[in-house]
Order: sequence, then C-alpha cells, then structure tokens
Amino acid sequence: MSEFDYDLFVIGAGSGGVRASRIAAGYGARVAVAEEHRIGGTCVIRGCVPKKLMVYGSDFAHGLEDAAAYGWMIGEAKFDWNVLRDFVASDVDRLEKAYTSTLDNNKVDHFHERAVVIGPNSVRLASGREISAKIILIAVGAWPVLPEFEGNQYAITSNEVFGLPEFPRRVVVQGAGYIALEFAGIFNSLGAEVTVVNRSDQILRGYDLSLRERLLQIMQARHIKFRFSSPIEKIVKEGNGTFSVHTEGHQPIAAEAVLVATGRKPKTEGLGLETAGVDLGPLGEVLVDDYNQTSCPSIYAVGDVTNRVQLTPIAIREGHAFADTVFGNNPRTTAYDCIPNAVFSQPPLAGVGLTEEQARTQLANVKVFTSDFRPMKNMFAAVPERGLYKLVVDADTDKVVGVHMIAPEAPEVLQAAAIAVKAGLTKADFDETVALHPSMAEELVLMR
Ligand SMILES: Cc1cc2nc3c(=O)[nH]c(=O)nc-3n(C[C@H](O)[C@H](O)[C@H](O)COP(=O)(O)OP(=O)(O)OC[C@H]3O[C@@H](n4cnc5c(N)ncnc54)[C@H](O)[C@@H]3O)c2cc1C
Ligand SMILES: NC(=O)c1ccc[n+]([C@@H]2O[C@H](COP(=O)([O-])OP(=O)(O)OC[C@H]3O[C@@H](n4cnc5c(N)ncnc54)[C@H](O)[C@@H]3O)[C@@H](O)[C@H]2O)c1
Repeated sequence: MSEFDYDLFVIGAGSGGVRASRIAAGYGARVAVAEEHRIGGTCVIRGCVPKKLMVYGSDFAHGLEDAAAYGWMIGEAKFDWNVLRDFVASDVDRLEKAYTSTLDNNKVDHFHERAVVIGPNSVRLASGREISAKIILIAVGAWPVLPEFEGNQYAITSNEVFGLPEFPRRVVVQGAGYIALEFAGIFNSLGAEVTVVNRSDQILRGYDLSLRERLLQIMQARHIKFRFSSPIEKIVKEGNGTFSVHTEGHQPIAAEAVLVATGRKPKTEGLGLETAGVDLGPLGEVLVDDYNQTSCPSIYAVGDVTNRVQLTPIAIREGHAFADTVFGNNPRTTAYDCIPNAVFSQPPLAGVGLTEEQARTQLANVKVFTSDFRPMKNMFAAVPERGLYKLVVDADTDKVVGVHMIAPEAPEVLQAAAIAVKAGLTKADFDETVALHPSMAEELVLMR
C-alpha cells in the first residue's frame, strides 16, 4: 500500500496537463487531475481551436467577394454572428468530451474544481478535500494581463470574446501581438470597423521585419485602422450601450467592444507554491530545470505556467517529456530550436528559425532570398494583395537557417519547410527539389 493517495497529481487539464496525465497513466502510475474550468484548457476551450474556426468563418467573406470572378453569382450574403458563435461553442463541447474520454480511457481520475498546493506532496481541492501525491505537476497555464486604466472593467479579453452576446459593429483592439492581430482580422472580415491601438510603434515584435511591414500594409488596405504609441487611457461607458475609448493624443473612438490582448501571465497567484518552497520568476512563472523539475524535488511544471514558449505543441511536448522522465524511466528534455509558429492573421504569417535581423547579428555571413509574388488566386480575382517568402541562409555553410512567409495558407506550407530547417538542409537542397506546379509553395524552391 503506497503512502500517497496518487503517484501523480496534476493541477490543470490543458494541453500540457492532459498529455502528462495520459502518458504517466500509460506507464502504470495512479494519476488524478484537477481542472477548475473545463477539460481541454485554453487551446481547446478558448484559444487555438475556437480562434481558428472563427478565422475560417470570417474568411468566407473574401471567398464570397472573389467568387464572381469564377462565375458564381451569389445573391445578397448575410452574416449571423449567433450562428457562428454557437456552432463554434458546440464544437468546443465536442472536444471537451473527447478530452474527458481520453482521461477516462487511461483511468485518470478527474476532479472538476480548483486545487492548490499545501505542501511538497499535498494539494487541497476547493471542496476542502486534501489529497497526497508522490509527484505534483503544475500545469495551470497563463491568464490574460489587463493593464490598469480607468474603465478597464468594460474591456474584454480573449476569455470572453468567443461568447459575445451580439456582434459588435465597432471594435477597438489593444495590443499588436498574436491575439490582437488575429481578432482584428476576424472582426474586420466579419464586417466590423476595427481600430488597433498599441503602446509601441510596431506590430508582432520578434517576427521578420519585411513580413510585419507587409502584414501592416495589407491590414490597412483592408481598412483596419492603427493608432501607434497610443495606449488606452480610459474607457467611458456611454448611455446607449457603446463605449468611448480614450487613447493618448487622439480623439476618443466609439465602439461596442474593446478587446485587450496585451499578453498572458503565468496563473500562479494564490496557488500555494510558497508552501512547498517552489521558486517563481518575476512574472510569477514557475522556474524549472531542463527536466521540468522545480526547486521542490517532488513538484514539476510544464506549459505556459513556466513562461518558456506559450504554444500548445510546446506544452504537449513538455508534458510528454515530463511523464517519460519521471514515470517511464526515459529522461527527456524538450528542444526549443526551430519551433515553427504562425499568426492566423488575414493573410496569415508563419516562420521558423532565425529572422533576417537575428541571423545578421548571430552569423558572420548571411544570404537572403525573397520571393514577392501575387498568388494566382488573387491575380484572377483582381485582389491586389501580394505574398512574400523569405529564406535566410548561412552563407558559410549554405544551410537554410530561417524560412518566413506571409501569404494565403502560409502556416500549411511552413510546417513542411520547418522539417527542412530542422534537418539542416542547404539552399542547394532546396534548389535541387523540383517545383510543384502550380502552387504558391513552389516559390520555396524557385528563389535564386
Ligand atoms: C486566444 C488564444 C489563441 C491561441 N492560439 C494558439 C495557436 O493558434 N497555436 C498555439 O500553439 N497556441 C495558441 N495559444 C496558446 C495556447 O493556448 C497555450 O500555449 C496552451 O494552451 C498552453 O497549455 P497549458 O497546458 O500550459 O495551459 P492551459 O491550456 O491554459 O491549461 C491550464 C488549465 O489549468 C486550469 N487551472 C488553472 N489553475 C487551476 C487550479 N488552481 N486548479 C485547477 N485547474 C486550474 C485552467 O482552467 C486551464 O484549463 C492561444 C492562446 C490564446 C489565449
Ligand atoms: N497563433 C498562435 O500561435 C497564438 C495565437 C494567440 C496566442 N498565442 C500565444 O499566447 C500568447 C499571448 O498572446 P498575446 O497576443 O496576448 O501576447 P503578445 O505577447 O503576442 O502581444 C502582446 C501585445 O500587447 C502589447 N502590450 C503589452 N503590455 C501592454 C500594456 N501594458 N499596454 C499596452 N500594450 C501592451 C505588446 O506591445 C504586444 O503588442 C502569445 O505570446 C502566444 O505565445 C499564440
């Protein structure tokens, strides 16, 4: 009889927590997980999945406009927010059930309540029940940061945006990162007037500069307004259900919704980690070593709560590596090089490896190849938007160290290109590869 109730207690049933639970249980560990909201976590319930469905839903607007050039005579098209919102919500319900079945099929116990740490081997559930475990895994994710300003209670975050009771005719989006630009694109395509207000004068810091410039130009051409160096000072609620959004140095903007997307912070407040001597960083992130172990030997952490890379595939890899290491007798770390990433803006942007700016500071000799092209589909439908692909090459070794692209379907193309960068293939290997014609992706092997 073990001295503990469980071998592993996981706090948080999101991307990292569910994977770790399932793999550890597969090794024969007795596992339980606590979830205070819904099983599946941010990605499934209020992140990647509903977001991507809304991108698909909104993009039909452009397909409908372009259809005439292809001979489709479509009568007056009308968009119904309630239909899209409710279909997305029902798909999220389906996925939550699938994730719950995964836990059940792997004999993982689940508690639908908040859990906090009360010692190196103990947690307490909201109901008051105390449970002991040999190992505790912290997989509680992150939470939207809401900057301090007057009237910030009227702003919504990505947590609320999927459930808006009515479609907002005018939207102000604060921030110019992933979430801000993805939702600016969604609302713009669905017919709202969108203004992006940002603290700095750039969008998507860290992404390749040429791609960021191209995205900004296209978003502006699609009538999205940008106010740079002009963060929100206050939001005033008007009598007619609208808000006046005051930003530095500008006239107030009228809007029915104000979405704040200014980053996400590890959700460690009130989690009791001090009771077990777990060290936290300045943002409240759990500090871990390469094997996801914290300063308390019986407590580990994976995913957004560690603030390494806030992406679902990384949380999943860390959760899997943790379970292999601790329960599978197979010590494994996660590699953080060559992580492909995408912004599902409209058009989307995707990249892997070094940007041109990073390569020029890190490598002695750099060659850059670009293809600035108008996709065939756009040409035919008289859409002026151009795509841009960029290969960044280490001129001394000929290795392709970065691939960056903005164009329709860029994330789909980039996933395959990421294999080549990860494998260390050279520009000569790209040149040797026969083009697949006609496609946008062929630009990847035609840059000279
Ligand atoms: C709008 C949006 C869009 C995104 N789009 C993408 C994308 O396109 N691609 C991508 O790769 N990533 C995307 N992300 C990021 C991705 O969702 C996260 O990186 C990922 O979900 C992190 O997984 P996790 O397991 O660390 O945490 P989470 O998935 O957040 O899971 C943590 C879980 O812990 C629960 N919890 C917290 N505290 C407690 C407690 N004390 N007790 C019990 N339960 C608790 C939470 O309710 C949550 O369910 C997006 C995020 C957002 C917000
Ligand atoms: N496609 C994807 O993979 C995807 C999509 C959405 C979210 N995510 C993940 O979720 C994380 C959070 O997304 P996000 O868009 O909230 O963060 P982000 O870090 O991408 O962007 C934050 C933005 O807010 C601005 N900002 C920060 N503090 C501010 C303040 N006090 N006042 C005004 N502006 C401020 C920043 O300048 C930046 O433009 C991302 O880092 C990403 O890892 C990924």
